[in-house]
Amino acid sequence: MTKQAPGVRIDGLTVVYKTPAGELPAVRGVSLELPPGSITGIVGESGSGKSTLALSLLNAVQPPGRISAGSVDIDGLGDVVGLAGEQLRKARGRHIGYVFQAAQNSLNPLKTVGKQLLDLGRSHGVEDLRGLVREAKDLLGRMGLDGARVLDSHQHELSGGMRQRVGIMLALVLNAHLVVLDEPTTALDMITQANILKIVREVHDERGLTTLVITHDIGVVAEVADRLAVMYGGRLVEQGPTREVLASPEHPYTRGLIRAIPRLVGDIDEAQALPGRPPTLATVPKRGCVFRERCALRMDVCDDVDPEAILRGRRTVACHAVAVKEHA
Ligand SMILES: Nc1ncnc2c1ncn2[C@@H]1O[C@H](COP(=O)(O)OP(=O)(O)OP(=O)(O)O)[C@@H](O)[C@H]1O
Repeated sequence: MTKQAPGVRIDGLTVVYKTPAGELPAVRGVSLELPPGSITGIVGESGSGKSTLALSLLNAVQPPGRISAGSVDIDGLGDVVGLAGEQLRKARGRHIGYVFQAAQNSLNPLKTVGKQLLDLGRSHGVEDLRGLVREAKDLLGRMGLDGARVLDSHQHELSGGMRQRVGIMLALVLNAHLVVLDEPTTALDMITQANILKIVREVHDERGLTTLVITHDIGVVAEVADRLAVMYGGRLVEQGPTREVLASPEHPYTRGLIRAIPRLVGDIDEAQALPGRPPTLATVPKRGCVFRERCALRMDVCDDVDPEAILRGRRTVACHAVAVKEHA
């Protein structure tokens, strides 16, 4: 893989989990492009399939899940859905840096952070381990931590927010040029969160990365991402340049999400929670639009026909009501 920001093309991706009711899709027919050098944010409520989509980028979906259709083509690596074994292990870490959603629990409780860093370096054939430690300290220092002290610590000696930052350091330290951050700032207070997002942006720009940020917090995306993709019930319902989507959301779900956030609406009294609850694997409709139960614009066609993503300027929107408006 080149040491430049890679482009990523996800095409027709479907990921299913085996359940007592059979295999059910958590991600269905998702197509998304991550342009080289961009930061893309994926937002959606809990259970919308964000983490499953992110894991697919590393071909790391675990049983009872599996990728049942589609491809994830990464410049320099090819279709990772076809990678296995050693090839796949090498791709992770060295080419694709990843912060797991449970970053706070993903550290080994028995080893110091420094020891885990060295293990990581060795397992990826890093020769200059001193350089690796220097780099780790530098990254931790930038995130407001005492690098030497953190490397000497065990997981239980670190707060949730500190562990989160260790996770981000581990994702960046091998100098991967594709970085996936799953809920990178959930355990952090607002000030630390803003600081971490600033650093993510800085490192992204300095190193020339392609970055994917997964979050349920549309405010995080507004802060950091060039492009925004919105997921609901395993489907990608709207995507496009962040500013454009935030300024004039088209999909009724995107509109609902934005309306619910006081700091985006600008007035706490104007913010309105989106009524209803998101579907689970068992309740997501098998045909028709996945959002229709909560949608104010529901039409008959929504019950039977899954809306296709249509291109509108620089964004795509999958909604019958938006498509009708376009043709009116
Ligand atoms: N191992 C599993 N077995 C069965 N179902 C699963 C498994 N992992 C995830 N799911 C289901 O797949 C759907 C998508 O989950 P996923 O974690 O990708 O969503 P998410 O948007 O990342 O949500 P969250 O923000 O809560 O993590 C959910 O309905 C979830 O219950």
